[in-house]
Amino acid sequence: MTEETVGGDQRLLELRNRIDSIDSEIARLISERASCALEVAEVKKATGEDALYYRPEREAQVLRRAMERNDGPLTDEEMARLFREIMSACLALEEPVKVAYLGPEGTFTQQAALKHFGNSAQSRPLAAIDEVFREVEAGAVNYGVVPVENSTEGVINHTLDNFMNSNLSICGEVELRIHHHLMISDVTRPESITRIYSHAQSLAQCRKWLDAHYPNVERVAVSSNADAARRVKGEWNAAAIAGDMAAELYGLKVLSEKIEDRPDNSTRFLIIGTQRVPASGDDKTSLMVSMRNEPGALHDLLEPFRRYGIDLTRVETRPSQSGNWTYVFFVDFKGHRNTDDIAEALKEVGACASDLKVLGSYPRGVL
Ligand SMILES: C=C(O[C@@H]1C=C(C(=O)O)C=C[C@H]1O)C(=O)O
Repeated sequence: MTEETVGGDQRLLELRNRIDSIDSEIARLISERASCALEVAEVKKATGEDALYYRPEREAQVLRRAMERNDGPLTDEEMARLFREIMSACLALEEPVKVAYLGPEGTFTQQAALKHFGNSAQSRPLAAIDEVFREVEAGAVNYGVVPVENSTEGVINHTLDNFMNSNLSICGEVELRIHHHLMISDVTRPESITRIYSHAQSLAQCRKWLDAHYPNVERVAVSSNADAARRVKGEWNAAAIAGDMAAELYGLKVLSEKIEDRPDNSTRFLIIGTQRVPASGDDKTSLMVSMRNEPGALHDLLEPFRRYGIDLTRVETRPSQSGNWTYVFFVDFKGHRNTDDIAEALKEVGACASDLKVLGSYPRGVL
């Protein structure tokens, strides 16, 4: 053994001892934090039967603070992810939060639910977006997670349409970078692939890559990426396009990684619930508005936002379900409904709209 290795071993031992004592300190502080959360639960319980344990605005502030005070070497996102899990465990001590998401297991929506609520939430996959709405309405779960728009493919109509017949509010949003992989099972022969399964959205997000690499292969749209992965399990001539979670869940082998056409491909998900969320300091508001079917209606809707300097982030139009060629507008903007300017603008829009519903003000996605 050289002198150098002896010196190296000694240094390693010292560093590990230091890490051990830091870990003890972290563990003690986490327990202290958890005890505080339990006391918070007592205070909340004293407010009555339907005490709200999960507080989206507070969680957003805790995560933002974790990022702001971080000086490295971990990235801000890594630091916030660690705090996300600590909070998730603390909240579970108060009252485990129950979340339904668009399943099956292994979908990007499950990944979004985990990213938003952490691993200590009790999550349940449901087969359709309507079912997620129904289960939250029925009180079987506290919150639901549904996709609402993709940066490559645009809006998920089904989610918007559900708001037309629902009293649920939006309590939060979460954005996820979407990476698609081409995956096969251990019985698949890569040179004999004649069929590729995926959700229609994912096939569309990889259209150019598929045109270039598998121009003559049949593309089969199925109900989810996880379903695509499941089907491939026993097929020697098929592949699936899905994400990491599905590959892991079904034990598939990734043949080509990150095949989405746009490298910044992301999906935005909504957290739906029954709670009216206070301002967090950096919020968004979503509206659903019907205008009278007459000239200048869209101008009347948008003009107050311009006058009050409100930053619109999205305007979508959907056919209304009450008559042909009438429309409902979904409008998102920065800010909280409790702010004076926004409250004024909403009053003015409400005066010229035939129907206006604030779907919710909620913290902007942190992670
Ligand atoms: C502790 C609280 O309850 C929950 C847990 C939080 C936490 O661990 O920091 C934050 C918000 C709530 O979802 C609180 O409201 O402060």
